[in-house]
Amino acid sequence: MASASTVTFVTGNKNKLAEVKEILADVVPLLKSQDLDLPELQGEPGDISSEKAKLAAIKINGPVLVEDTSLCFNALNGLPGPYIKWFLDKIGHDGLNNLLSAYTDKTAYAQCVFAFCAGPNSEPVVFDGRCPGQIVKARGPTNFGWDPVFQPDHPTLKLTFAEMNKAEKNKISHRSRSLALLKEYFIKHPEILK
Ligand SMILES: O=c1[nH]c(=O)c2ncn([C@@H]3O[C@H](COP(=O)(O)OP(=O)(O)OP(=O)(O)O)[C@@H](O)[C@H]3O)c2[nH]1
Ligand SMILES: [Mg+2]
Repeated sequence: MASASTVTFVTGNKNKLAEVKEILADVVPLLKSQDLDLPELQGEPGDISSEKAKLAAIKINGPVLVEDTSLCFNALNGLPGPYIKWFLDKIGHDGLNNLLSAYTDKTAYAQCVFAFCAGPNSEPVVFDGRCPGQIVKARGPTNFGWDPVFQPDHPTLKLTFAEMNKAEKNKISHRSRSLALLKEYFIKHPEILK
């Protein structure tokens, strides 16, 4: 049986881990984590996350959380999507802007799909959180991925994720929206966090 002290968030990404700990602090105050380099399926974000969770649950031999993050350009029907890690690595912030130079539509959405898997023989449950915005020239600190080129839609702020403070980003981000759904699931299934 999973418990608050046994759910392990499996990720190789320190920045994700810091945000997840902050957002989940009220529900899972002592979130364990493990850095495992898991193979990632190609395909739709939900399937990638779900398969990652199954592999993680086998490796950890217990309940796990994983997530997969995509950055989806509407003019490109959702690409680079889950392949953003490799696009960013190869072409950088300017290259991401250049991908859209032939299009007037600069809108995009950030997508975070968490998957919870209760153990090696369980089916994962997925939680899809999205944040709409647009791709802009890089602004702000460059310590986390594509944050400098993504300006989320916001009623008052015209800032990239990188220019926002953490609390501001966590209020509206793809990650916090996915985790809000996960929290609802944990509330409906209190036995998981006993
Ligand atoms: O600016 C950003 N703001 C974010 O909020 C964010 N979340 C993820 N990313 C980046 O997008 C790719 C996802 O790939 P990804 O989901 O496979 O992650 P990963 O391989 O780094 O870790 P993991 O798979 O071990 O959890 C990687 O390049 C991440 O660095 C972000 N960049
Ligand atoms: Mg990954």
